[in-house]
Amino acid sequence: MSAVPSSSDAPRTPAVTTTSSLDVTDAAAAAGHVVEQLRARRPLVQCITNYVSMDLAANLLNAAGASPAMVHHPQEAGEFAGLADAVVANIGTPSPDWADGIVAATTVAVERGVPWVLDPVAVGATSYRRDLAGRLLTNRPTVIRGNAGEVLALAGVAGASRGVDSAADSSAVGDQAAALAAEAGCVVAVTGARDLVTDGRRQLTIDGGDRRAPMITALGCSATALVAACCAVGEDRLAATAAALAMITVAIERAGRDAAGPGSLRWRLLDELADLSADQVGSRIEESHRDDQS
Ligand SMILES: Nc1ncnc2c1ncn2[C@@H]1O[C@H](COP(=O)(O)OP(=O)(O)OP(=O)(O)O)[C@@H](O)[C@H]1O
Ligand SMILES: Cc1ncsc1CCO
Ligand SMILES: [Mg+2]
Repeated sequence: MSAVPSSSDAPRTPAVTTTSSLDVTDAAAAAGHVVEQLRARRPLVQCITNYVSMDLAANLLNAAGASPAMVHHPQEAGEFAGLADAVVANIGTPSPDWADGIVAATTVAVERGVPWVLDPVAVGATSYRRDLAGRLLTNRPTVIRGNAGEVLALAGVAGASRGVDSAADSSAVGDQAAALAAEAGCVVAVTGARDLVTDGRRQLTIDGGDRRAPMITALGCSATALVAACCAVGEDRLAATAAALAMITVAIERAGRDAAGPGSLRWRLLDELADLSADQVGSRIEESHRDDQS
């Protein structure tokens, strides 16, 4: 059964179409603008994220131009969300306190109209994670970013993960991702060898990167944090989400040219992110779309 609470106003059978070429040109331009706006506005991103990802997520946000703050305790998480430009809700190392902090912060984000992004880490693994994700989905995330196994678990398909890792191919879950987006009323981003972003109606893909990316733990969690930062400065949330994933894809691809292994890939990724141009990000979205159509 799907973890998404039923909602009468959400369409259940979306008409899934690949975004038209014209739309892609607009989305690519919007994504490039997001890269510039990140550096110009330096959005404050409240990250309620797991212990593993805190360091990489904070450094990755700094390199991209955003301002990270790891604030999760329930005694202050809601209050801090009153200051934040975006909120990250990651269930990677959950606890009752952590869960209360996430609920408090995302409730304030919704009240203020500030974007918040759910990372449903290993949601299929335990009933505690499933229940927590279900509770959070009632607060209507702006974006859900997960790997293919996590997106399938939210769509009610069991057994597609191994712990925090996906056992499924991101290219194969487009329909489930679109249905989840329509049902939850948000953008869904599935990462993997090919990244896929859908709002249930439009879809963008991002190709490239480095095959050693999965060896960098918490890169997906950090991608989620960057999605939140991009949504803080980009009104088209499909384009903003694609911008975040394309930034990581282009940066890690460039990092990979001189990286001897996952250690140097990780630090070179931060260097490349700080050096990225808006044009590189927009072009990657357009090129990936062309490849997807051919
Ligand atoms: N086989 C691959 N080739 C190239 N890039 C990949 C591959 N697999 C994942 N990536 C990239 O790695 C990043 C993280 O995606 P992934 O799907 O591994 O997230 P995740 O499983 O949630 O990670 P984590 O749980 O470690 O945070 C994304 O930018 C994605 O594009
Ligand atoms: C390894 C790991 N365990 C819980 S969260 C996390 C980070 C990657 O999802
Ligand atoms: Mg993950």
